[in-house]
Amino acid sequence: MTLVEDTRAADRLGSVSSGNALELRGVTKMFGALSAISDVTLTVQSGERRAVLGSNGAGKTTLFNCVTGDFLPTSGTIRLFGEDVTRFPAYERIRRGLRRTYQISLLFNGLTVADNVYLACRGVSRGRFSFLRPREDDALLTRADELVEAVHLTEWRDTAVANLSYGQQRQLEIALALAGAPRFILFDEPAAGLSPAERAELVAILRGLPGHIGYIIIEHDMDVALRVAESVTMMHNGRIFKEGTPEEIENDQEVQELYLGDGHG
Ligand SMILES: Nc1ncnc2c1ncn2[C@@H]1O[C@H](COP(=O)(O)OP(=O)(O)OP(=O)(O)O)[C@@H](O)[C@H]1O
Repeated sequence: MTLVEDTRAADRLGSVSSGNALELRGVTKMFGALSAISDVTLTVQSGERRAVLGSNGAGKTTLFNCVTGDFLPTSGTIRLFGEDVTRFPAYERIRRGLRRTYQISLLFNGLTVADNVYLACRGVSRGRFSFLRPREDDALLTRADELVEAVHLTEWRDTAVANLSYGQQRQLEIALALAGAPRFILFDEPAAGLSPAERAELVAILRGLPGHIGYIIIEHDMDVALRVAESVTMMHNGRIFKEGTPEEIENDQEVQELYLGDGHG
């Protein structure tokens, strides 16, 4: 399936499913006596791009882990495209179109860019346990090349991962998250450690993703976050304390005092 076909298929799905990609209602996650997130209620529409911001320990990663199924919430419900997935294991959420990226790299260093993406496409398709080499007409090869292009790495498609720059490796991780027609992606600090030029490339890649793919981005770089998101949720001490457009958040007095003024990050 091409990216364009993905979009059409998603449009058809969108017409029959709920308009929300993600709905959290009163989600709390306790670690012993510590509540990492408390009573988080959050709705993200299909195709919406949301930034979740907050200082260290605000609960952003815990929120991601509850959405992916890595953590079971202590209380509250999580719905994905209208379906209650609160108790679903991670792979069931992946099957429904949820993906995430991690702060650490999960790439095969000895393989090329194209091979990494091809394997990711195979991993989420049927027949993935075959060890046969792909046939030249394997549709997943075409699909992999499209994803390599979507993350601006066509020039490096035959380069081994070990020879890519750090920024290019992060771009490749985005291609892996795009394998298998995702509908919603959780990006965990994709700009961390990138140079200004690499950040600009990242912004272009995220803004260029097909419109039906919504996402949440956790990002310490406000500049990147506010340029790739249409809505922003601010967290503080495990709770949501403000939501708004990038402009509203940027100009909010309380946000400036709590987050922007005091050496955030
Ligand atoms: N597995 C865990 N066991 C115990 N406490 C945890 C665990 N994971 C997170 N916490 C605690 O929960 C709180 C929220 O942490 P979390 O990592 O979700 O914050 P964050 O906003 O992602 O921070 P950062 O920006 O530093 O990644 C912190 O007090 C943290 O120490």
